[in-house]
Amino acid sequence: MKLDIVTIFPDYFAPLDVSLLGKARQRGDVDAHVHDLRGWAHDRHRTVDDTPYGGGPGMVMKPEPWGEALDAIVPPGSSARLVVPTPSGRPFTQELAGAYAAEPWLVFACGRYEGIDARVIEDARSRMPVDEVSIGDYVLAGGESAVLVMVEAVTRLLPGVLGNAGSAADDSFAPGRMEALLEGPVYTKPPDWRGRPVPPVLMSGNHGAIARWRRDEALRRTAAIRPELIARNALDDADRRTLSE
Ligand SMILES: N#Cc1c(-c2ccc3ccn(Cc4ccc(CN5CCOCC5)cc4)c3c2)n[nH]c1N
Repeated sequence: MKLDIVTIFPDYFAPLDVSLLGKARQRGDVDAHVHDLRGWAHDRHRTVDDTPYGGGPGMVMKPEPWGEALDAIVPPGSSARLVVPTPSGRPFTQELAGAYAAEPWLVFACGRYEGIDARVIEDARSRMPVDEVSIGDYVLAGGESAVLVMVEAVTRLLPGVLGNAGSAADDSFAPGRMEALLEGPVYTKPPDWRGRPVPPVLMSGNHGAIARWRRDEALRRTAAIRPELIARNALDDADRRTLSE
């Protein structure tokens, strides 16, 4: 997968060089490049913002630098999808992460201030698919954190990125997964910590009992924290007994 990120804060993306994503980049599974938008701002002060037409608070990102940046990064006729984080975007979900993981090339536009001049999105839509996406119902100061979240959620789905550590297909919200339950509690050594033992079933070696216990814990946690997700699951009699306790 090819990733391009355009931002006025390129240092924000130093985390892309660590952890699993860093290894994926070293292996060549992910070809990621971060671009400083100010490279396409040609005045002495490298200006990227201006006052909003119609008045209102704050500043708006000028269209010219963005237009030149996207022209330079995405040549006409290439197969990039532009993803623009914005508070007013469609929700970014595990399903959308799965769809993005199948894309050959994603370009992320990180806005700041009150956002990017709307004509940049219009102009980009004339030559590539563009998604305006929000990572949640809270307000950030810019798109960079959202892009870090999306890049992590997408790249962990790429073959080989998670390694043997686990399979994204087991995630609670994995697309196509028959169920959407919140994960229950996990434990590791020592068997007793500060007088708190690990649930004995997990050390019983009885894999059927362990699977049942884990599902019961997931059902209980989901019913308590995200009851609306219960209906998305195919429950059997044992599940219903657990939920009725
Ligand atoms: N993804 C994501 C995000 C973002 C996000 C993403 C990208 C940018 C670029 C600039 N900002 C700052 C910003 C904050 C608030 C507003 C709304 N304004 C309406 C008029 O009154 C003032 C306020 C606009 C821009 C961004 C925020 N926030 N929350 C998410 N889930």
